[in-house]
Amino acid sequence: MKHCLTIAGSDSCGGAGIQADLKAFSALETYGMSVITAITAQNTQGVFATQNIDPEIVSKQIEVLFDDIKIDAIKIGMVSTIDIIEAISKSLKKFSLPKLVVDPVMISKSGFDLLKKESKDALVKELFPIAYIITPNLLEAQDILGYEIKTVEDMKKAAKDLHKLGPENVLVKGGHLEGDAIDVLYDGENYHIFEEKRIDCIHTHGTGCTLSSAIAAHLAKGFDLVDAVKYSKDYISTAIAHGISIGKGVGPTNHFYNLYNKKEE
Ligand SMILES: Nc1ncnc2c1ncn2[C@@H]1O[C@H](COP(=O)(O)OP(=O)(O)O)[C@@H](O)[C@H]1O
Ligand SMILES: Cc1ncc(COP(=O)(O)OP(=O)(O)O)c(N)n1
Repeated sequence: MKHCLTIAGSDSCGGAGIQADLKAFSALETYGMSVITAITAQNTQGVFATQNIDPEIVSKQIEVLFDDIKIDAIKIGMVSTIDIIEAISKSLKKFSLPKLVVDPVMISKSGFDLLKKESKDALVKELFPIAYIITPNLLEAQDILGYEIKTVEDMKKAAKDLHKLGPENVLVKGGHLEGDAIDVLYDGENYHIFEEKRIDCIHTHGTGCTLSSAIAAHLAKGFDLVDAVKYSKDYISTAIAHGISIGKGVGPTNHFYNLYNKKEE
C-alpha cells in the first residue's frame, strides 16, 4: 500500500481540509497521514474561527514522519501564515521529496480568508518551486496573476504564466466558470483539457481539497500525470453527483460512493 501525507488545516465539519484529504486517500486505497497547520471552526454554513498551529509543531510533525515512514506523495492545502509556510518549506527541503501537490487555498466558498493576505508571496516563493503540480481555482489564479480569467483561453494563458513561477505542472480548475466543469492542465509544453458536465448539486463543500488529494493518491500509486488528473476528475465528479445533505448549508462531497462503487481504472 502507498502512503500519502496531507499538510493542511482541519475542517470541523469534515467536508474539506485534512478530513476530506484523509477520506480521499482511504477511498483510493492509500494510507493517509496528516500534518495539521490550523484548526478551523467550520460547518456547512461557513468558517467561523481559525487557530493556527505553532510553526515549530508543524515542522516537527513533518520531520518525525519523514524520519520514520516512506512517503509516496504529499498534498499541501491551507497554510495561513508566512511563518508556517517557511517552516514547511524548510522542513521539506531536508528530505528527498516525493511528488508534491500544492493546492494554494486562499478563501473558503463562504468567503473566509484561509490564507492571510500578506502570506501570498511566501506561498508562491517557497512552495511553488518545489511543487510537482499546483491546483489553483480561478479566483486563486486571478489573485496570484493579477488579471481576470473568464474563458478557457484565459485559463490556458494563466496556466502558462503560473508555470513560470516554478511548479513542474499547473492545473487551473474551472469549477467557478459558467457552463461545463473544465480544468486546464499545462505541463510546460502541452495543454490537456479535462471536461465534465456541470453537476447540479449544491453539496460541493471541499471540492478543491478532494481533487488535489485524489491527484496525490493517484500519483503515489504510480499513475502518470495525465491519468492521475483524469481519474481524480472522475473521482470528484462522482463525489459531487452524490453530495451529502447534512447541515443547513453546503454539504460535503461523497467519498463513500467512490469507495463502494469503485470503477476499474
Ligand atoms: N458543479 C460541478 N460539477 C462538476 N464538477 C465540478 C463542479 N464544481 C466544481 N467541479 C470540479 O471540482 C474540482 C474543484 O474545482 P473548484 O470548485 O474550482 O475548486 P475549489 O474548491 O478549490 O474552489 C474541479 O475539477 C472542478 O472542475
Ligand atoms: C481547513 C480548510 N481547508 C481548505 C478549505 C477550502 O476547501 P475547498 O476544497 O476549496 O472547499 P470550499 O471551502 O470551497 O468548500 C476549507 N474550507 N477548510
